[in-house]
Amino acid sequence: MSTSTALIASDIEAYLKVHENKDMLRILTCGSVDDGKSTLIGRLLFDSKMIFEDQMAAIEKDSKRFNTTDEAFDLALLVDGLQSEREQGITIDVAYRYFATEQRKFIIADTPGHEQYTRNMATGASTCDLAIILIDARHGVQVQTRRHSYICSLLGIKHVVVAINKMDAVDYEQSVYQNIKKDYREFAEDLSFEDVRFVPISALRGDNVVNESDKMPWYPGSTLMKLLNTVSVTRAKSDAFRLQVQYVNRPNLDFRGFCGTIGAGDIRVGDTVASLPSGKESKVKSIVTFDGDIEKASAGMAITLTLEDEIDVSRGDMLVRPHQKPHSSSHFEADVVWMTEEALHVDREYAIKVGSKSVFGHVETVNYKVDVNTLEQQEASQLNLNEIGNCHFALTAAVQFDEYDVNRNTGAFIIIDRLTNVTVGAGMIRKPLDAKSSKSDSQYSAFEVEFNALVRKHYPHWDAKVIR
Ligand SMILES: Nc1nc2c(ncn2[C@@H]2O[C@H](COP(=O)(O)OP(=O)(O)OP(=O)(O)O)[C@@H](O)[C@H]2O)c(=O)[nH]1
Repeated sequence: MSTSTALIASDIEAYLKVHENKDMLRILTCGSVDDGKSTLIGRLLFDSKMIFEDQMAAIEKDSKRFNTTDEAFDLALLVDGLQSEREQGITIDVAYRYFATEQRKFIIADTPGHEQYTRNMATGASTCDLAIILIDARHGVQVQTRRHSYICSLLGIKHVVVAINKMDAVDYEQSVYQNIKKDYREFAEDLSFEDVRFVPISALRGDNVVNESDKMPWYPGSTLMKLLNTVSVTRAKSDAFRLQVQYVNRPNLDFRGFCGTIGAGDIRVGDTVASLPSGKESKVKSIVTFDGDIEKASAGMAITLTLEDEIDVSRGDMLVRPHQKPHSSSHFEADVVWMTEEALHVDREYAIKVGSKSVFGHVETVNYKVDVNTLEQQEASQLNLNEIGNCHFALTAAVQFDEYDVNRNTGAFIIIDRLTNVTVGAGMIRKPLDAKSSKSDSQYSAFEVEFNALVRKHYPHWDAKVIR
C-alpha cells in the first residue's frame, strides 16, 4: 500500500491537507498525429496506478470493439474520451487529465497532432509550465514537431522533455535515439527554451515511462515520470497586482463590488489601488469571496473588491497598485497565431479582446511570418490558417496590458471576427508602440475618420476599408 493510500484509509483530512500543499505542474503533450500521446498519458496513469477498476473494464471492452491495437487493452482509449474521436481514431480537442504522485499534482493537456488543430494546441500551451514533445522514433523530427516546439517557445514554455517514443519499433536502437536528439537540438537552438531533456521510451510497452527499462541499458538518465516529479520549473511570474474587472456587482445602493480573478500579485484590505484607464485612486474596503470576507487575496483567486470611495470603475477596467501601472496604449506589437480559413487581412476591422475588455482594431502591418521549419522570418502581407507572424496593431481605444513575457494573463489577447463572433486568432503582446510613430500621415479630416469608424461599427457587412 502506498503512503497516500494508507493515509486515505486512516486519516482522510491529513491526506487532503498533504495533497492541497503539493506543487502543481501543468504539462502540455504535443507531437504529430499518432506519435502516441494518448497512449503515453494512459501509460502514465496506468503505471502510477491512477485508473479505477471500472475504467479498466470499459477500456478492455472498447479495445476489443475498436480493435485499435493488438494489445489486450489500448491505453489511448482511456484518454481519447470523445465518441467521435474514437470513431475517427484521432484527438480533436484539448483534453485535460489530472493526476498526482507522492511529490506533485499534475494537469496534462492532451492536444491534437493534426495541423488544422494548431489553435487547440495554442490554447493548451498558454497555461503550461512544461511541454512533453513526442517524437515517433521511426519518423524523427517532423514539421509538426517543429511547429509545436515553436508555438511552445512563443507561448513562454521554458521546460521541454522530448520523449522519443516507439523505441520498441526500432529495436531499442541507441543510434536512432542519438540522431533524433542531435536533430532536435540543432533545431531548438534558436528557440527560447531554458531546459531541454531527452528520454527514449515505449509508451505501449511501458519502457522508461514510469518504470525503468531493461531494454535500453545505454540510457543512463531518469524515466519520464521521475523527470516530471523532480524538474524544477521557473514560472514567469510578475508580482504586480492585476485585477481585470469582469463584472460590477451592485445589488443595492449600499454595495458596489468589482468582481474578477486576480491575474497577478496580491492585495490586502487597506491597500491603495488605481482604476485604469481613469487613474482614479481609492483604498480597498473589503475583499469578498464565496467563503466570506478575507483580509488578503492572491493570484488565481476569484474575488469581489469594494472600495472606500465612489470612483468610476466599469467592466473591462483594470485595478492595479498606483506605482505598478501596466502599459496603456492603443498600439502594440504582437506575435499572432492565425486560426481560421479566411486569412488575416491588413486593415480589416476585428474585435480585439484583451482581458475582459473588447475594442475594435486592425492590423496595420504584418512585419513578417515565420517558417516553422527553418524559423526563418519571411515577408508577408497576410496570415493564412495556422500561420504565425509578427504584426503591428492599432486599436480605436487604449487598452491596459503587460508584455506577455512579464505576465501571460495580461499580455495575451484574442482576435474576434465582428460578423460571426468567432475567435480567429490569438496573440502575445511583445511591446507597446507609440501611436504617433505608427503609419498615420492622414489625408482625411477628423470628421471623415470618425464617420468611417461609425459606418464600420454599424454596417460591418459593408466591409468598408479603414481610413486614418
Ligand atoms: N510500437 C509502438 N506503438 C505505439 C507506441 N505508442 C503508441 N503506439 C501506437 O501508435 C498509435 C497511435 O497512438 P495514440 O496514442 O492514439 O497517438 P496520438 O498521438 O494520441 O494520436 P492522435 O490522437 O491521433 O493525435 C496506436 O496504434 C498506438 O498503439 C509505442 O511505444 N510503440
